[in-house]
Amino acid sequence: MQLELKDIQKSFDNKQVLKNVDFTFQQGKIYGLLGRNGAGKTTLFNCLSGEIKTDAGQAVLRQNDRQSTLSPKDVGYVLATPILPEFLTGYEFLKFYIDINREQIQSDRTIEDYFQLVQIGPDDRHRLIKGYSHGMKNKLQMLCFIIVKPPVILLDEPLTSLDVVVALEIKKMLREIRQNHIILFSTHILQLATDLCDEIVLVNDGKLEQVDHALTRDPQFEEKMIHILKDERPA
Ligand SMILES: Nc1ncnc2c1ncn2[C@@H]1O[C@H](COP(=O)(O)OP(=O)(O)OP(=O)(O)O)[C@@H](O)[C@H]1O
Repeated sequence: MQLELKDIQKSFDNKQVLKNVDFTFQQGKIYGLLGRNGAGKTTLFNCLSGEIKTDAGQAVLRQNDRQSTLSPKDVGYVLATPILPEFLTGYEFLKFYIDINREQIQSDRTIEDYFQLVQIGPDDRHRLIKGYSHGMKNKLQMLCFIIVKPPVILLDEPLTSLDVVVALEIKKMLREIRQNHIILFSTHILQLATDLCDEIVLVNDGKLEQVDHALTRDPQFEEKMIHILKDERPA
């Protein structure tokens, strides 16, 4: 399976955020997207998840011999700022989510199993989401893709709000599930990108650019990345 982005473009007012995004993501890999504030990482995720419309270009998912335009149901999206129905309890939300996605779910895990997986304790499961911390809301969003297992998973800075124990669990889980998915992970933490991700992709000047593996092993990797992101590459 692969996800091909072909000449994706997106502008807001007169500002061209995505200029011509051409990139192919492969199944089995976690891609770390790095870019400066405002580089367009969230915009790209919003375009891929169908939250916003692109101005041009397309995203194509190739599976076996079939190819189709990427559709919102192919994508699991964990937003940096979680959006959840705050008037439900965590338990009610998961029950509802499982009910509406029943056809896509292959696992026979129970709601309690899912809560256990992300370490949301029994006391919190029947509380309103409104009272959840940012990290707990993030965990609930993660559960959505863990439950439905869509082919493409987009994670917009998901680990920063999680405590170290859960962050480690999630990292482990992402490594375990990656073989069946294409995972795009945006972060500002260089070390997290090199530690967790198989490939590092720069979002710079409205385009995507894969970082050479040799560079990630360079002792001066961090400094070089900063120069590239500040657009101070040697001529
Ligand atoms: N709905 C919108 N309307 C107008 N401008 C927008 C909108 N969404 C994003 N932008 C602009 O597009 C640019 C890219 O924003 P985006 O949120 O994609 O960047 P980012 O790489 O995710 O940044 P950060 O690392 O700070 O989260 C910014 O200049 C932002 O102001």
